[in-house]
Amino acid sequence: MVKFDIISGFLGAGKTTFIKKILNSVNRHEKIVIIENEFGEVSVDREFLEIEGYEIYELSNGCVCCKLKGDFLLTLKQILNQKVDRIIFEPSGIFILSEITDLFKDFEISSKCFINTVITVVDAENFSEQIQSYSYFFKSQIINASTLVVSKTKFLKPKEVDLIKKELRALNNTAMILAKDWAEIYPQEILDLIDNNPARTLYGDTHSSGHDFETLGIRTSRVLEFNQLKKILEKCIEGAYGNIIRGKGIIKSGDTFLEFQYVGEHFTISESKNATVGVVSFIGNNLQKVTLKEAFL
Ligand SMILES: Nc1nc2c(ncn2[C@@H]2O[C@H](COP(=O)(O)OP(=O)(O)OP(=O)(O)O)[C@@H](O)[C@H]2O)c(=O)[nH]1
Repeated sequence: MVKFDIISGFLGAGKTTFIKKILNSVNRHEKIVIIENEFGEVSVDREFLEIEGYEIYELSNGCVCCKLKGDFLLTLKQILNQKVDRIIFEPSGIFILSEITDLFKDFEISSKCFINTVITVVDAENFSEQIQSYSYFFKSQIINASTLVVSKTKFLKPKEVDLIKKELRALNNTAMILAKDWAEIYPQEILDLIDNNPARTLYGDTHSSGHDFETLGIRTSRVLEFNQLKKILEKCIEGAYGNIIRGKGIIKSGDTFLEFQYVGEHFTISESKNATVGVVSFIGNNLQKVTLKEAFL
């Protein structure tokens, strides 16, 4: 039977970063296929998952728990017709975990593949804001996890991390909770996480409350200097382009490319070594799409 590992978590929690850690830990002889579901119109994560030798399937511009359900079923069936040992699935940040149960009711899928584990990445830095404002998605992801991996702990005091752990435990009293600096997680620990923490029965509403988020995704050849990009992202924090919850992208800058990550009013800009194209993606509410587009085109 093919293992199907779900790496869930709210927008920008650190799912892709954690998948990279998994790929660096697993047995290289395993045939692994990755399915990326991005809510935004364009897929940026492929550019970030620069570990070679893995097949990546992308489903963008919607969520596989609703709009892309049919595409997801077809993709899964296509993958299961090949020789594969493990599928790692990164749902969009606003995926309703319990909806996956429906997909596994399909005999062609359930006879070949089983949900091996559900890891939910929880963003420590943005925890309070996200659990309050997006509690529907957030709590469903926490309640249904077999493992809760807390990210960005280094930005908080140990006492604050302990409080988050307590809140997580109150929502899910059986999941293993891992809340330490990711640089200190060993490959063996990751292997134990994925293969020794079986998924539990997923529950919750089987119909989502609606993904009322707006998106803007563009491919661009615009060249920006570091400071120009920084200014745009500062304006995002000020609310000049609406309420941006998540932004990410790659922008040409001189002879190189810059990668930016924007999550809950924090952003980073770094050099991107492998990028070859400019692409940006934003998710939020009341997006000022025209001005935001102008900034990047
Ligand atoms: N310092 C630190 N940064 C982290 C950690 N986890 C994630 N990040 C950063 O958080 C940002 C978002 O991480 P991603 O892995 O892209 O998050 P994601 O959940 O895949 O995002 P979406 O798929 O867009 O929802 C990136 O800048 C990461 O480098 C962590 O544990 N520590």
